[in-house]
Amino acid sequence: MAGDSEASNIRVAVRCRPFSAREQSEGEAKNALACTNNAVQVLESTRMPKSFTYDHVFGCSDSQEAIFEAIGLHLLDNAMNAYNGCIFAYGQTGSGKSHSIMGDVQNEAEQGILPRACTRLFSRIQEARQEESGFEATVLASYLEIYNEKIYDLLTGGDAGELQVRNHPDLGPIVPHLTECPVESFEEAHELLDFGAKRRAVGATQMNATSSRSHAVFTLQVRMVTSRPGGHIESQAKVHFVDLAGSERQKKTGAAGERLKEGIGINLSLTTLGRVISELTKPGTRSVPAFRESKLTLLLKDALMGNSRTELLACISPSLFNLEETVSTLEFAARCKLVKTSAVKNEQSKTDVIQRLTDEKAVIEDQLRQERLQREELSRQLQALEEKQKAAERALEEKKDIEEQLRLEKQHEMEHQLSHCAEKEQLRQEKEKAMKVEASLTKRLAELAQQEHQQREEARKELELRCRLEDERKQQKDREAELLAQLDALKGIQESIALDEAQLAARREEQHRQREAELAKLGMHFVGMDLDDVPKAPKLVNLHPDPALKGCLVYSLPMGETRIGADPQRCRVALSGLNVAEEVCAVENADNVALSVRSLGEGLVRVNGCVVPEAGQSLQDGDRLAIGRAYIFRLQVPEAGASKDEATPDDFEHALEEISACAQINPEWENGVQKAMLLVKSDFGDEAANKLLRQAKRASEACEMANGVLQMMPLKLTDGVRRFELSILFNAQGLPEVCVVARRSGEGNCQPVAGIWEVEHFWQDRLPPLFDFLTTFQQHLGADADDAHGDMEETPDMHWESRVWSDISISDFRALLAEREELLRNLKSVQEALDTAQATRPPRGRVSSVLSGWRRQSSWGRSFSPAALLRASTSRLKAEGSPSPKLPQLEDDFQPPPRDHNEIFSSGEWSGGSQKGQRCSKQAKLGTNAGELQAISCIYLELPLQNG
Ligand SMILES: Nc1ncnc2c1ncn2[C@@H]1O[C@H](COP(=O)(O)OP(=O)(O)OP(=O)(O)O)[C@@H](O)[C@H]1O
Repeated sequence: MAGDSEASNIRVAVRCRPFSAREQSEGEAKNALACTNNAVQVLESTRMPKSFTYDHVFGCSDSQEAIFEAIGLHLLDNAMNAYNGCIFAYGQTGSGKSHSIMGDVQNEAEQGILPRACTRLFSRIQEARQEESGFEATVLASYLEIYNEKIYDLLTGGDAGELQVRNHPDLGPIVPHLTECPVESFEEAHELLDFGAKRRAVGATQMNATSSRSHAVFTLQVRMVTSRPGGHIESQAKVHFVDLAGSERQKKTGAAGERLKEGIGINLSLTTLGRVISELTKPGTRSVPAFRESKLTLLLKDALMGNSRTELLACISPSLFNLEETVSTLEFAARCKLVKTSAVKNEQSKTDVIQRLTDEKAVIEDQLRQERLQREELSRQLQALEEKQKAAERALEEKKDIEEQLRLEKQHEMEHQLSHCAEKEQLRQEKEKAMKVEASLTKRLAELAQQEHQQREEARKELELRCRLEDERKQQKDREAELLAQLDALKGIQESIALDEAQLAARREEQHRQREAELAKLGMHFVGMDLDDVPKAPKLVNLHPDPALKGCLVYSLPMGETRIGADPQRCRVALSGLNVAEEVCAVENADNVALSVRSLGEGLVRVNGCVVPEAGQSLQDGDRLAIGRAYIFRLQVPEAGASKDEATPDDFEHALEEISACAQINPEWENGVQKAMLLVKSDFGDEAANKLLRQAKRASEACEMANGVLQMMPLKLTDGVRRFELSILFNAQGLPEVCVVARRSGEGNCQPVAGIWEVEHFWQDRLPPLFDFLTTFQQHLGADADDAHGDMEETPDMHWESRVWSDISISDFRALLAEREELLRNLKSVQEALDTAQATRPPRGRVSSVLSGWRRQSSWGRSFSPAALLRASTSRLKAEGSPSPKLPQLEDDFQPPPRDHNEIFSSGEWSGGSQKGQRCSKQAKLGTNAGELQAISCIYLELPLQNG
C-alpha cells in the first residue's frame, strides 16, 4: 500500500538566459539583474532594488548539465524511489523554457532536462537490473499539448480530436485514451519527442500559431518491481515535464481582459494557474475549486497540491527591456515557493490496484444500473403525464364538439321555426327530440366545465411536474454520461496496468508502425530512395518563429520530380494550411545539386520572398521556399559543396522580411495606396510615406490570409462578414493609419462595416483566433462531415467565436474619444472665457480668425492638434481678457446629429463622401464589443481605395 505522505514545498529555481544576438545588435542588452547562487536582485533605477531568494539561481553562463544536476537529477532520484514528480518551466516567451526543458536533443551538450532525464533513467534502470536481482522496470511515455483549452495527444496520428482530464481520488488526474508508449531506451524516447515535435510543428503551422501559445506535457511513467526477502515490492512513479506557454500573454489577457471576454481560452490555463497558486499560498486553504477551471491546473493538480515532489523552473530574461515581465515571473516564482505538496511513496501491487479498480468498476456499474432504472422510471412518469395531457386535450376537443353541436341544434331549430312548410306535429316532435339532445349535451357540457376547472389546476401542477421530471432526466443523463466516462477511464487504466511484457512489446511495435505511417502520409519518408542516397538527397527543412518547432519537419527530395501540395495522393510532400492548393509546385531534382521549382498553377509558391515566375526557377542551397501562407522551408543541398551557413535563429524573421519586401499590394488597392502615399509624402515626407507602404503591404497580406479563412467557412458562421479589405484612415492629427476593415455583404458602397483594426493589431490579435476558429470548424467537419455546418451552430461554446469576425476595436477610437472630450472641455473653457469677457469689447476679428484658421488647418489635417490650438487660443484670450460673443459653427463641425454607425458606413459618406485628399470630421456611433453603442467623434476619413 502507499506509504505516509510527506509534505514539502515546491522547489523553485530561476534561470536567467544570456542576451540574444538580436538584443545585442539592437542595443537592448542592458542588464537589469544581478544573480547569485540563490538570489536575484533587480537593478532598477526607478524603483527600489528588489531581491528574491530561491532554492537555486542560475546565471547565463550555467550549462544545461549544471541545471540538470541541480534539479533534473533530483526528479530522477525521486522517481526511482517511487515518488511522483513534476517540473514545470514558467516564463515569458523567449525566456528559455523550451531550451531548458528540451534543449537541442541532437547535441549532447545542449540537451535539456528532459532528454537528459531519459538518458539517465534508462542507465539507472540498467544499473539496478545488474545490481539487484529481480529488479524490473517498465517505462511508458505520453506527450500531450494543451492548446486553446483543448488537450491533444502528440503521439498519435491523424486527427485524433481532443481529450479530457479526469481526477481519480487515488490515482490522481488521468487522461483517458492518451497514447502511452512503452519505451526501452533513450533513442526510443527521442523518437517520441521528435514525433511529438513534428505534430506540434504541423499543427502550429497549419493554424499559424506558435508553441508559445500552447503548453506541452511529456510524462514518463516508471513501473518497478523489486525483490525483497519474502516477496517482491511493486512501485510506480510518474514524472511530468511541463513546458508552459509564454506567461506574458497571461498579463496582457488579464489587463485587457479582451481575449477572456471573448472566450478565447488560450491562456485561461495560465491565468488559472496563477490564481490557484495564489489561493494555495493563503494560510489554511484546504480546497481550491479554481483547479477545475482549466485543463492545465486539472492535469497538474497533484503536482501543485497533491502526491508529487514538484520543481518550478522560472525562466527570465536579463534585459531591462523585459523587466516588467521578469519581475512578474520572479513574483510568481516566489509565491510558488510557499506552496506545499504531499508526496507519497507509490508502493502498490499491480494485483491490488487491478482489484481496486475492478471493485470501483463494479460500484460504478451498479450505480449505472440504478441510473438506468431511474431513467426508465422517469420515462414512464413522463409518458403517463403525456397520456394524461392527451386525455385532457381529447376532453377539450369533445367540449368544443358539443358546443358546436349545440350551436348547430339551435340554428336548426330556428330554421325550422322559420320554415313555412313545417307541420305542427312533426315540428313538436322534432323540437322535443332536439330539447332532449340539448338537455343531455348541456348536462355533459356542465360536467366538462366542472372538469375543466379541475383540469386547469391539474395542468398547472402537471406542467410543474413535467419541468421537474425533465430536469431530473437531464441531470440523470449527465450522471449516466459521467459514470460511463468514469467506467471508460477505469477500464483504460486497468488495461494499461494489466499489460504484460509480451503485450507491451506488441504495443510498442504497433505504435511505432503507426507513427511511421503518419510521417509517410505527411511526406517525411524515404520511399523510392536508395537508403545510401538519403544523406545526399536535398531536403526541405521547416523554418518557424518558435525555436522549438524549427527544423522539425524534414522532407527529402529524391531525384526526379517531387510534388508539393495538399493532395496526399498526387503530392509526395503533403501539407495542409492556408493557400496550400491541391498541387502547389513541383521541385525537380536533376542530380542532387541542380534543382528547380515550377508552380503548378494553383496556390502560392515563393522563393526568397518572390513569387516563382511561370517558367519556374532554379534553386540553390539555403534558398527559402514558402508554400502557401504558412510554410517556409529552407533548402538544404548536402552535395552543394561550400554549403551556406546553417539556419540561424533569426532565419524565420529574415524569410518574413524577404516576403514583405517582395510583397505586392493586391492590385485592387494599389492605386488607392499610391494616392494615399502622395498625400502623406507631401504632408509628412518620404519616411512616413514609406512606412505607409510597408504597413499597406502587411495589411494586404493580412487581408489575403483572412479572406483565405473566410473562403473556407460558410457565411452563416462568419457573422455575415464576407470580405476583409485594406483601408487607410487618418486620425485627428492627419496621421495615416493602415487598417483592415471587415465588411458584411451589401450592394456597391453599402457594405456595412463589421470591424476595423489597425494592421498590427489585426496580425497579432485577430488572425490567430480566425485560424483557431477555422481549425475548430475543420475538426467539426471531420467529426461529422455530413452536417458540420448545422452542428457548429448548435454547439454552445461556438457562440463566442462569431465575435472573432467583427468588432470595432481600433484602439485609436478610444484615444479619439478622450481627445474629443478634451476638445469639448477646451471649447467650454473658450466659451467661458468669452462669456466672462463679454461685458467688455468684443474682439470678433481675432477670435474668428483664430477659429477659422484652425478650421482651415484642421480640415487639411496639418500636424498639430486642434485641442492644442484651442488651448493656446483660450489662454491667449484669457490673458488678453478678450471676449467673443459666440463661436460660430465650430461646435456644429463637431456635432452633427448623431447617426447610427452602420448608416454612416453604408451610406458611402464614410468612405466616399468627401473629396479626394480632404479630411473631414464626422461623428459616428460605433458599436463596441459588448454591443453597446457609444457616441464618439471621429476625425477620420477612409480614403476610397478601390480602383474605379
Ligand atoms: N540559457 C540559455 N542559453 C543559451 N541560449 C538560450 C538560453 N535560454 C534560451 N536560449 C535561446 O533563446 C531562444 C528562446 O528560447 P526558448 O525557445 O527556449 O524560449 P521559450 O521560453 O521556450 O519561448 P516560448 O514561450 O516561445 O516557447 C532560443 O533560441 C534558445 O536557444
